[in-house]
Amino acid sequence: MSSSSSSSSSSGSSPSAPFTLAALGWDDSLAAELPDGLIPARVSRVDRGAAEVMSASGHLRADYGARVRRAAAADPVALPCVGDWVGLRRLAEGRFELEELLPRRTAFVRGGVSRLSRGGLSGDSQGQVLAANVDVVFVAEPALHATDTADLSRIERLLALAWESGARPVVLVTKSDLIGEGLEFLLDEVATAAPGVDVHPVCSVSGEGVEIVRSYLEGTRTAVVLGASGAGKSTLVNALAGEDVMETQQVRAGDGRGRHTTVHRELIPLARGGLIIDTPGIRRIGLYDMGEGVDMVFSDLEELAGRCRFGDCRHDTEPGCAVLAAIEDGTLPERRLESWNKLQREAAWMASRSDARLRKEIQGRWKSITKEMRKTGRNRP
Ligand SMILES: Nc1nc2c(ncn2[C@@H]2O[C@H](COP(=O)(O)OP(=O)(O)OP(=O)(O)O)[C@@H](O)[C@H]2O)c(=O)[nH]1
Ligand SMILES: [Zn+2]
Repeated sequence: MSSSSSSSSSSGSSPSAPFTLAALGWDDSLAAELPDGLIPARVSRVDRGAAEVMSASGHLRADYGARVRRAAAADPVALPCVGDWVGLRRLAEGRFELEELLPRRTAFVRGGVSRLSRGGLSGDSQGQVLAANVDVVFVAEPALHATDTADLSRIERLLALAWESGARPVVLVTKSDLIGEGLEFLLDEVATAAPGVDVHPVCSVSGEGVEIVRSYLEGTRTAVVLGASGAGKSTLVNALAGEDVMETQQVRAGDGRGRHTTVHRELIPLARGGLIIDTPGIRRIGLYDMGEGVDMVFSDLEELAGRCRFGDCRHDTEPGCAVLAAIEDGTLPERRLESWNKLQREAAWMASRSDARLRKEIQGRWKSITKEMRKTGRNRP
């Protein structure tokens, strides 16, 4: 029986020590956004209509106040999510209400996101924010998954999502112990799929590479780990935490609760600094509105395409095509061109399904929601 899981991932149930706000990433600019009289806290997890938060007085549970509920009903993007900074009000009976959502610096939105100039976000009406205020995105892809080596196109997809969020992407080739001799070759291949992005091998079992991962979390930086189910995300989070804070597949294997071990997104403060968000494995990644993210992932191809003889070169059979020339001389893997074409088609298709005017209108929505919420908050008697 493996039911004696040492997991304390349902942090609400464990007695909790108070947190130093600064260690959670609180700073002056956030403080300036907090309306008077509210208690600052950071969301560690959301759970149907309520949030678990970390505050100077430890873990608290906070129900959503009326304004938050109204705003979220009008636009799901306004729903609090893991990583959010919020303002709480203490009610007479000792309960806490989540009254204010502070502006997000970065955010992952499922169903489409584009970054606005500063702190603002936009999403389509189906948008759901997966994580907010993240500095680093670890894209976790196992060196070996069943019998397949790292899936380069999955890395490219996750990278597009990562770039789009406004955070810094880093690729981690997890379970590096499983591939032996072939590791160097695999790392080179992964690097071609991730121009401009650091790539590191990690083995959470032996601890190899874990300190490099930690170095991205210096100070109070917040990271999120994205990847398929079984990529080793929870095992890595446990290795970083130095204790079992997340359940992993082995622990859960016997109790028949399905293949996905991690069901909640959870923000975990690490004893040695920094915070990390474990996420359930991502099955499908929508590329709606991801044009910019895709461009970043294929910056090497964009650069080559700029040197094609024809401005509208489709890199198919055209003479003077710099992309085809690079494939010809072996500097560009052909797979990259195929992947680029595919993701571009997909992004264009997704975009064509949405009404351009509607999307434009939605663009300013996040900002106005925040403003509106603040205004009504300050006018309260
Ligand atoms: N050999 C080896 N196995 C590992 C490593 N890291 C994780 N595993 C194993 O891979 C399996 C999946 O790991 P998890 O950490 O549960 O994967 P996950 O990405 O969190 O999965 P979900 O929670 O379902 O999204 C477990 O059986 C781990 O023990 C590693 O570095 N090397
Ligand atoms: Zn061309």
